[in-house]
Amino acid sequence: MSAPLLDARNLVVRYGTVTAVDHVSFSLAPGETLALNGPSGCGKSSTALTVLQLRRPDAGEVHFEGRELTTLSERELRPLRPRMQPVFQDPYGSLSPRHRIRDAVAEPLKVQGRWTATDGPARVAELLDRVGLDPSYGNRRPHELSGGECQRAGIARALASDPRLLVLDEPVSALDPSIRAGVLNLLADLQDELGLGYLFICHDRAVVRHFADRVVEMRDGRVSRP
Ligand SMILES: Nc1ncnc2c1ncn2[C@@H]1O[C@H](COP(=O)(O)OP(=O)(O)OP(=O)(O)O)[C@@H](O)[C@H]1O
Repeated sequence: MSAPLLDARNLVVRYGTVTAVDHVSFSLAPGETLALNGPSGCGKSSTALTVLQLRRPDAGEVHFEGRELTTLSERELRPLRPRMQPVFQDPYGSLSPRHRIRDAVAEPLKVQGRWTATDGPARVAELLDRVGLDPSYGNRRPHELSGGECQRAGIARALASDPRLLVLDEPVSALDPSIRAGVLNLLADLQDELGLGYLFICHDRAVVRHFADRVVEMRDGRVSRP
């Protein structure tokens, strides 16, 4: 078996006196989809934020590509952040309303010093095409896209960083049921093509059963064993 892409060990997240995540452990192999499933408030999003180190855990370890992240400084984390990208539930909330889609997708390339005037625009067009958006969508702003199109643009922006792990926090829950399957199929194709690992947070059991390789069930901040 290959070394895990992600290995979360005994994660704890507290908000004041509330323990939202209580010694949660799981691991995820490259190219695998692991779902975190459970009812609202059971700690799925807090776990996701902790994996991404957008919130530091109160205890526990996050090993990503063999590095333990919780002891790293912000400066040490910076070069690793592109490799683990979030996709959130609200497609409009993750893109700046004022910026055109092409600028949102170009931004990670620019921030990471991978933008050149010759190759950059073609890379943006390629990423939009890859997520099923005509490159002319680059001229639009988020409010000029449907929810599904906007989520695709968010995925293109995440892919611009050449990630190995996508943390998908309810990525289709805000979308019209008729377009959910299209976005899930896109994610499945991208995984096959790029070998991405997915930590897939979802409260919908039917979606989880269809989409995930393995499921971790959470209840009241804990992993519930069947
Ligand atoms: N910033 C916060 N401050 C205080 N309490 C919080 C905060 N974020 C989450 N909580 C609490 O922590 C617990 C777990 O919340 P979390 O959002 O991680 O669960 P979830 O399973 O993702 O739920 P949902 O699907 O509703 O987002 C809940 O009791 C929630 O009220």
